[in-house]
Amino acid sequence: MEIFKYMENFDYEQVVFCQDKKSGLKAIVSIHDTTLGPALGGSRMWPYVKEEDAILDVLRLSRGMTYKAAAGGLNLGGGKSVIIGDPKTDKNPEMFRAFGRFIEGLNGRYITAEDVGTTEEDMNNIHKETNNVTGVTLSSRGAGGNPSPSTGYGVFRGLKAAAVEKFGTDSLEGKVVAVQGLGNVAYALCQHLHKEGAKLVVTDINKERVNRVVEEFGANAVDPKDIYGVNCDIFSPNALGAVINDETIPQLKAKVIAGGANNQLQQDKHGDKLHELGILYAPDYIINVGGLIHVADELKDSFKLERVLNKVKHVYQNMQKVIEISKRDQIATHLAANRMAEERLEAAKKVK
Ligand SMILES: NC(=O)C1=CN([C@@H]2O[C@H](COP(=O)(O)OP(=O)(O)OC[C@H]3O[C@@H](n4cnc5c(N)ncnc54)[C@H](O)[C@@H]3O)[C@@H](O)[C@H]2O)C=CC1
Ligand SMILES: O=C(O)CCC(=O)C(=O)O
Repeated sequence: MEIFKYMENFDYEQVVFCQDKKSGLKAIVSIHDTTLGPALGGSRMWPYVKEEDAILDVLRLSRGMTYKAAAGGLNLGGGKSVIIGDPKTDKNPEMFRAFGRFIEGLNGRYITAEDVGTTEEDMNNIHKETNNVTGVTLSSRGAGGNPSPSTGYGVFRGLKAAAVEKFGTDSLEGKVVAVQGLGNVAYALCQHLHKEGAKLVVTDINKERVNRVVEEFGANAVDPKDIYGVNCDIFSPNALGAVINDETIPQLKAKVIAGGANNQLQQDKHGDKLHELGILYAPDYIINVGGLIHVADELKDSFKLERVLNKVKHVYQNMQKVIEISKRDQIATHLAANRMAEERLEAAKKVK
């Protein structure tokens, strides 16, 4: 992979490789754009098979954060980091402290938080070395803890805004929602969906997580490979990215796609294909901004959950705006979302 070429194509500012032999840390920080403020985005720990997979993941994720913050009205830039390793077996506190020292070296240009494979405890270990971390439970500044429930709430609000467009009502009573991935975000989302009377069909590669939602929310479980073809109204991806692709689109029966996973579209052309098929795609970064709103609140004098949730509620209106632009300009929703984000970024660049 030609990293500089990729960076130039999508205008990345900085990519940092971090290695600490003693703790086994191998991490990459990608800072895509700091026009609107410091780059805030979580750290993902994942057993990437090839280094190139990790590089591509962090590059794609960090660019998504620039768009997420811009479209969500936050004064933050886009960044993200990945740690190469299996979160179940390769973690140790020293690894996160070492990572914290690398983040400290970036002098506030990058601020981290949780993502797939990392926890509040990991963030607390990073915090022993730097203040440029959020999603912590111990902090002099005010700790918000794991942002996932706020993310799940925002996804729920965005999903409802998409539902009203497609089904004429935003009530989810009796609607069948197929949920892929049952981690922190999806669990919170399932709570809201269940409370509203939606029927859940779920899957995860982790059996314990499946059992929990089957028992608590009366969900029906299917095999991970079968989730795309489920006869449902709404498909909600909440695991990893690139799940909307050439192989999965022909299997889909849903009229709406709305989930929390970052980078759901494998490529832009897949968003165009959904548009062509009349499937309403709620752009990932528009409806999963709740976590970012949550962790950004920690940067204020004191964290307030009520303030966070009031802001996250507006994901509904933001999703409506995306639909409006999509209809007005006759473009797919992922392009409408990009247009919203790019307009804000361009305006800020002119002032700078
Ligand atoms: N946690 C947060 O606040 C935010 C998370 N996101 C995104 O939402 C997604 C989920 O994040 P979390 O819930 O925090 O992570 P998590 O690690 O708690 O949950 C992910 C779940 O997906 C499952 N999974 C992985 N591969 C799968 C497959 N092929 N089929 C079915 N299940 C699979 C895992 O077993 C796990 O239970 C990620 O894409 C993340 O980047 C986005 C914004 C904020
Ligand atoms: O929710 C978080 O952990 C922080 C923001 C982030 O990394 C994300 O939205 O993907």
